[in-house]
Amino acid sequence: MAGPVIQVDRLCTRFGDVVVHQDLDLTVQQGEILSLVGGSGSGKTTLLRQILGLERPASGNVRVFGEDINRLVGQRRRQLRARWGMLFQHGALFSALTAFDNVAQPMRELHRLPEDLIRDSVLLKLSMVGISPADALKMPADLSGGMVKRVALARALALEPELLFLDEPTAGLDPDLSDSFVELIAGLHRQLKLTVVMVTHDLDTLFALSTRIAVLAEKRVIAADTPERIVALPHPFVERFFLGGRGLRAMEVLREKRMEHDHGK
Ligand SMILES: Nc1ncnc2c1ncn2[C@@H]1O[C@H](COP(=O)(O)OP(=O)(O)OP(=O)(O)O)[C@@H](O)[C@H]1O
Repeated sequence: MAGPVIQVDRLCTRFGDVVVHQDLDLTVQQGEILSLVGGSGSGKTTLLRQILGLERPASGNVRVFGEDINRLVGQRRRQLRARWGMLFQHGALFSALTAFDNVAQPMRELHRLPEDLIRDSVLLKLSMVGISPADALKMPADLSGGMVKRVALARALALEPELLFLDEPTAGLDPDLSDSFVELIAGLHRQLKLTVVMVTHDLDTLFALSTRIAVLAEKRVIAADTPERIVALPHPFVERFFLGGRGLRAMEVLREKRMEHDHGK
């Protein structure tokens, strides 16, 4: 059996005297949608950056697809990076490039592919996220916020990754756009058999997508389990985060989703 997609062991992170992570462990298995939640400053973004190899922890191990991310250099590091896509929360697109060229950019950077192949592949990725060939020629400033997110998602999928990172994927979208973006991610996850790691504060997004939720508190992952088990945890952060009015509404969505799923069987 293949090992985990991501394995973080005894990770410690310090900025000066501030200890952000202490002996943090986290495992992500193939095919999961794992969401990271935690209070502001609990170290979610830092952890994501360490998994991506953009920051080095003070100590501990980060393995992605079985490779120690901090020991890889050169070509092998680039090859590993081509196996994941990342949707950043801000600054998702290059403003000076069309939607088409934004999606083509990772392909042009990593492969020496002929332009006609790139063209077909870009248009395919854009159609997967619901962007027409006419809109592909527009500049980001001429696209709506929802369309920019879709193009950014197409770019994250450009190299046909097995693993997708999403940082606050629905932040800044109104509820309808947010729902349709969530459906898009769910569809792509099924269709492309992706493993997804997501950071989100949005409970609707969290419950609609997550197969597991990892809770960052007390400098480590205190629990990583199904949404139902996580909301039942007797922990002050969990109670604050999930059990307000927003949380109860999102739980209702989760129940409906499970019922639809059970009826669909
Ligand atoms: N480069 C840095 N230098 C110094 N301190 C940093 C640096 N990056 C992060 N920190 C600190 O590390 C802690 C964790 O930050 P991080 O952004 O990872 O948290 P977060 O859980 O993503 O927070 P939020 O939900 O508010 O985005 C914070 O106290 C932050 O100020």
